[in-house]
Parts: sequence; C-alpha cells; structure tokens
Amino acid sequence: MSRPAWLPQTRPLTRQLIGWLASCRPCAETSLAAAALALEASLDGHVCLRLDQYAGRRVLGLTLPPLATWRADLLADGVCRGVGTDEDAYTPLVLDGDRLYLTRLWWDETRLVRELRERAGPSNIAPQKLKPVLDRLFPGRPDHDGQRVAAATALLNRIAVISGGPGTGKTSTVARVLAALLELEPDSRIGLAAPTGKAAARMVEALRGARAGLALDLVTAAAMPDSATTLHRLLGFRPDSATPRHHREQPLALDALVVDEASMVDLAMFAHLLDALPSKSRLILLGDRDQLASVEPGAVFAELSELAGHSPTGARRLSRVCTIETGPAACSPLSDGVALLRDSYRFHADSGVGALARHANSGDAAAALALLQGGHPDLALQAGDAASWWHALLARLRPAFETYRAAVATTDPASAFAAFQRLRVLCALRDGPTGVAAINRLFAARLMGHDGRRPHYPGEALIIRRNDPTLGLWNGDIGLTLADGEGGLRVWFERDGGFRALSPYRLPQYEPAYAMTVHQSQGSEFDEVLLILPDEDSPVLTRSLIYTAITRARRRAEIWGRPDVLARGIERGTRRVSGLGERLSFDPATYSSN
Ligand SMILES: Nc1ncnc2c1ncn2[C@@H]1O[C@H](COP(=O)(O)OP(=O)(O)OP(=O)(O)O)[C@@H](O)[C@H]1O
Repeated sequence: MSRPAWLPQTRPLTRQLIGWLASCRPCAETSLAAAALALEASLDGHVCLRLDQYAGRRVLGLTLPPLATWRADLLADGVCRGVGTDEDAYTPLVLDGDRLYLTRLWWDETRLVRELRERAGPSNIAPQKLKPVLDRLFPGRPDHDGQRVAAATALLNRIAVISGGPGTGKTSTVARVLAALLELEPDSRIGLAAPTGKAAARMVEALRGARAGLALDLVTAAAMPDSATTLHRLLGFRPDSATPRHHREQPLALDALVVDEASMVDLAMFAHLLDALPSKSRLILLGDRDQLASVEPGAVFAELSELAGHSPTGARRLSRVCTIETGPAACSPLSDGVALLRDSYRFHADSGVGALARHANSGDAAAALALLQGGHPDLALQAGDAASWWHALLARLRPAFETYRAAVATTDPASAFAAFQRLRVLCALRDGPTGVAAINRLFAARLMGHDGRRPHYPGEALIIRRNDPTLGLWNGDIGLTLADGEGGLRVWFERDGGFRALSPYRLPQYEPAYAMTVHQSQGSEFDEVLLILPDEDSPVLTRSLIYTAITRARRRAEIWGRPDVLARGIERGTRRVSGLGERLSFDPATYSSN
C-alpha cells in the first residue's frame, strides 16, 4: 500500500521502517499503525506495546479496530508472527498475547526470562552455616536489621536484587556479602561491574571504604575483589561487532558477579550478561529502583525489584538467619532473592535534600515546593524562566569556576578533578535554550573565557560519548584538559585510583561537561547539584528524572526553573511497558503456595 497519511506524525526512524514495510507487502493500514506505535514505544524506552491499551481508540487520526480484529489482521498480514509459530520465519514484529514487540526486543526478553527462570532458586549455602558468619559481620545489630536481612537474602539465593535509595547501605551490605561468601566458599572467583566507568570506579572506592570498617581476617581481606570494570569491557564488546566475546559458548570465568547501578542496564545488555554468566554463578544486582531507567528499552532492575516476596521455603531458610517481617507472598521464582533497603544513612532526619528526594519520589509536588520555599539551608529554588535568572546563575557559579581554574593552573590533575567534581549543573533536556548544549556554550564563553577560536584550551572539561576499547575510554568518562608544561595540552582521565593523560586530538566523540544531562550524571555524586528545568513542560521531565537529579547531591540541591514546571514533572510518573514481570511470575493456574 502507499505511505499512510499519518506517517509524518512519527519519528524519522519509524517513518523509514514503516515506509519500507508498506512497500514490501500489502497490509491493512491499522497493521502498519500497530507497527508504527510499537516502534515509537521502543524509542521511548518501552519493550513492547500493549495492544489492549490502544484497541478501539482513535490514534494517529485512525480509529483502531477492536482487540480481536486487530490481532487477527496483524497475524494475517504477516507483519508479525504469534509466539510458538514459525520461529524461523523472520517477521519484523512478534505478537505475544496482547503485547506487540519488535522481534529483537522479544528475543532479548525471551532469552532473559529463560535464563532468570533457570537460575532462580536457593543457593547451596546452608542457613545454619551462614548465621554465625553474619553474626560476626553485623556485630551488635538486631536480627531484623534491614542490611542483615538483605545480606542473608543475597547469600541464600542464586540471583539477588538489592534495591535502595541513596545511602541506604547497598555498598556496606555487599561488602559483608562478599566477605561472607569468601569465608564460606573461599575459592569463589568474584567479579565487580557497573554500566559506566564512573560507576565502576565509585563502586571500588565505596567498597574499599566499607571493607576497611570490617574486621576481616587476612586471608579474606586479601581475597576481596579490588577492581571493577564496565559491563562492556567485562563482556568483551568490540566496536565492530554487536556480539560480545563472552557468551554461552565462551562464558565468563566467574563464580559470582556483583553489578552496581543496575537500574542503568537495559534489556539487551541484561540478556547478553545472563548469556555470558555461567549457569552456576551467582548474580547480585544493586541499584535504586526509583532512579531513571536505562536510555535503551527496558526497566529490568525496577521490574525485578517489584517481585519482592517470600515463598514458604524461602521464608523458612531466611528466618533461620534473621528475623523477617511478614511481607507479600512470592509471586515469582525470583521473589525470595529480592531485598529492599529503606533507611538512608546518608541524609540525616533533618536533611532537606533527603526530604526533597522523598517528596519527589512519592509524586508529592505540593510538599516538594513547600520544602523548597521553606528556607532549608541545603535547598534552594530559583523560580522563573531562564531569561529571568541566567545572569544570577553565572554569578552563582563564578566562585566555583574560579576555584576550578586556579586548580587547573597548578596542572595537577588531582587538584583539578577535586575542584571540578565538587559541583555539577544538571540539565533536564539536551536541546533548547535551557538544554545541556546551550548551557555548556554559555559556561565555556562566560565562565571559562573560551572564545571558540582554539579547538582546545586549559580547563576544557569534556565527557566521552563513545566507547573506545583501544584507547581504554568509555562513554561517560570525564576528561579535564591541562597544560603539559611544554606548550601543549593533555586531557586527563581518572583511572584505577590514579590518572592518565591523552592528546586531545586522539579522543573519540565527546561533548563539553561543565553541565551534563541527568541521564549522564547517573552513577555519579557531587557535593552540590543545580538542576536546570526547561521553561516549558516536557514529557522528558518525569518524577524519576527529578529524583535522580536530586539524589546526585551529597550536601545541597538547587532547582532553577518554574515551580509549575517542576510540579508537573514530579507528578509525571512513568512506567515502561514490558512483559518481563508477567513472564517471570508464577502461572496462577498452576502455582500453589504450599
Ligand atoms: N547501618 C549503618 N549504620 C550507620 N551508618 C551506616 C550504616 N550503613 C551505612 N552507613 C553509612 O552510610 C553511608 C552510605 O552507605 P553505603 O555507601 O553503603 O550506601 P549506598 O546505598 O551504597 O550509597 P550510594 O547511594 O551512595 O551508593 C556510608 O557512609 C556508610 O558508612
């Protein structure tokens, strides 16, 4: 059929693919509309489209058919295939119940579900052996202590998911989990990984700190892992190939893997990870289920966290090691492995940042605004359009940039990084007058005195946007440019507790980093954070984005923008559509809780 009239309403990629599909085969316009909606959904981070949410509605200027007719047309037109039928025949889409997937995403979800189901279940650690070890590692703590329960959960199950907000003790808990594991299974080969280089470095630093507080015997202390890598590096992704070096036939040589900041890991990476991890290995996922999900489709960590519950057997095993509250019953074979940490030790009870994060996360815009306007010493709201405050923003930042420029003048990378990482401006959007690109141009010109004539200059701060395994640079790495003492410039990167320098002319794709998007800031923390809002409401501005921005702040958070725009963002909850939770749940027809 000819190109549908509604096609220009969709994004360029959708237009291209639907144009191709329309030219390949005759099919109903509503089948093309379903394919277009599934593509658009994947571009928004959803794994699939729920046909039942659209059937019978008017969308893209079309009235969509009732569900049964729409499903039948889709299958008859050959735009998609049903599950279990003709798996070798390629169709662009797969229809699984009422969920319509791009075929690649259906395979990723299917592989992940299969791997998780196969691995779910109790580990081979006996509760009676674990109890004395945890008594030693959590001295003086009550049996019902949340971190102790989380540690026991992680050790008694093969797949563990520990979710908690900032400072709830995820790292402290996992340090004890690793110590206990090494005591009970001394030969364990343990790996540490995170989605970005920054998050991996922070994980190592935090684990070193947590480990120092444990009275470990010398053998255990020496066996504790002391380096972490990115998931890309761990799996051996190559720039010229979509298939990593490690997979089912060439698995990782690990008995246990801890992945920090797991909320940033997308569906496809999770599927690759489970494929490469030996079937007997443990997997421990750490993260904050309320943070922004990955840029690519999927919200795997948040969905796994939602499975929390106890099976009768799981509850019996856990209660031999600690005291547990009566909670929800298991809804999935993975439920017993999920632990939620709730008490934050980073923010004191009177911390404005902590309270603001809680209000934002619960969607309570009125309480968040009242708090911001209530004169809290660690919070500020600069209300209004950007045009009304950008001079004030430059004045607010000038002292911090002067400190940074003074540190740059010493040419000592440690001083430069210490000054640079103290404060960060975060932007909700990428483009537009308050987007990260415009704000960076403003700061480079007005605060760094960069006139744009030289390609590089001392103090230039940049963020790497593309992995370059040959150079050992990873998407998200921050580089600071310093004079090299011979009239040239070098860009310095933090590496393995030290620094390394490269010529600015060798770098892969990068962007300025005086300000960064909230997405780019995930996995990092700063003493002070200034969040810049767009002047107009945007669908990108969501509760999880605002919560993620605020929780990057250790000591102080400021919001620059219109209160009504902030309120609408806090009220905008988002939920990514996928089939993961449903496919991992027990089949109610066959599950018995006894
Ligand atoms: N049970 C506790 N009692 C007192 N202080 C604690 C406790 N647990 C953790 N802390 C402290 O709280 C801070 C945060 O702990 P930790 O780094 O383990 O949390 P996290 O959840 O990993 O934090 P982040 O969100 O920054 O990754 C640390 O300074 C730690 O020493």
